[in-house]
Amino acid sequence: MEITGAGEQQPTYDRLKELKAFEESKAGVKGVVDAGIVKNPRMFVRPLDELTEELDHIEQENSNFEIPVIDMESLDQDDHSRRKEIIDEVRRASGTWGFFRLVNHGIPLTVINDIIKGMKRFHEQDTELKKQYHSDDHKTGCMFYTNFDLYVSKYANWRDTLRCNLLSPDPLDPQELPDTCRDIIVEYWKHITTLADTVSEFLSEALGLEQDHLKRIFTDFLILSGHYYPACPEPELTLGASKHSDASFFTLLLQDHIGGLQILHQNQWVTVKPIPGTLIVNIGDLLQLISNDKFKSAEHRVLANRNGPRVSVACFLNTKFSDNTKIFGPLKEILSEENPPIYKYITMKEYTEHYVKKGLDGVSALNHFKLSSN
Ligand SMILES: O=C(O)CCC(=O)C(=O)O
Ligand SMILES: [Fe+2]
Repeated sequence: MEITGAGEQQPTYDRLKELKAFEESKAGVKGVVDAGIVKNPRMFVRPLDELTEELDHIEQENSNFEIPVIDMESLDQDDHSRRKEIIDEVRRASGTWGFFRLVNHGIPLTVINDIIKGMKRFHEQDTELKKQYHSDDHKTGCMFYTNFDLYVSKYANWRDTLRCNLLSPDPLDPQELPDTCRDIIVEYWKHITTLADTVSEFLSEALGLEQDHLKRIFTDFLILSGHYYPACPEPELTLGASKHSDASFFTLLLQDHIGGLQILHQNQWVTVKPIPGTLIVNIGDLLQLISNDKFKSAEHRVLANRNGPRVSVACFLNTKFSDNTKIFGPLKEILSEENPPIYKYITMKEYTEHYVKKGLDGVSALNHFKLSSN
């Protein structure tokens, strides 16, 4: 495979050729690193204007911004006052940050550590075996890929992903999962489903809806993405994940001890510290849309780092991407004369096609669906 170094003076640079060579290697970013590079290949290098713009959003040295923490320890259906407190905290966190941290969420620490280890095992197995899972067909039950928007984005992200489509069209047959991580994915899936149910109840109540309102909207789609961010020789020149907001109702995210996740909050990048055993919830675009901006789908990104690999596991709660029948828009229960709809009514298919077509270009996919009066 021919991949050019970032700093090398090339009279001509054939980006398409480089992308194709990368794609055909089927070995992902880890394959590039394993080849022993000391500079980032050019296809990963951020354009100069983006690097310059960065200076406007640098996190202040003394910034004490921290995402809100929700402690589920004393949660008990019968303790109405504690539940009400939690719902109030969820409402505030979802409307301001769009992110919160869950502690004492009930998923055992062993399961959390094991899913991280399982993902690491998948990405670090023999490349020839891993290649069997390489695909660019997002309908596949279980696929290994690098950057869904490789040919659309201005630069490639420094990460590989194992994506498991756990529910759609039917619950995934565990036999389709890689044997390096099959058992732990099945175990984690069970726990995540229970936790996702509780979180969607919180979110429904925080919007003043019936407890099961949101659950009824998106029970049929759950994606688990096991991300692997290899150590990077020049982390300041690229990103592990470009600035984006999620194409989900909400996301349950687990990160390992390395760190690198940042949220754009009040126009500065705020680091989401890795705290062992905790899980992050972030509101996705679809919940921002149906909540008519009551909840915020915050932009976030992942820095590349020298000390990798970094592993994270993101579970996206959604409804079928291909569904052309259900229409989503600001919920009538939320609208009023003072709070008129901000977004158009759309299908999941329309939204997804737009999200994929534009790639992670730093612009919210939601803008496209705003009513022109806004
Ligand atoms: O790896 C992370 O911490 C974040 C991943 C992420 O933002 C995503 O999968 O949408
Ligand atoms: Fe994300």
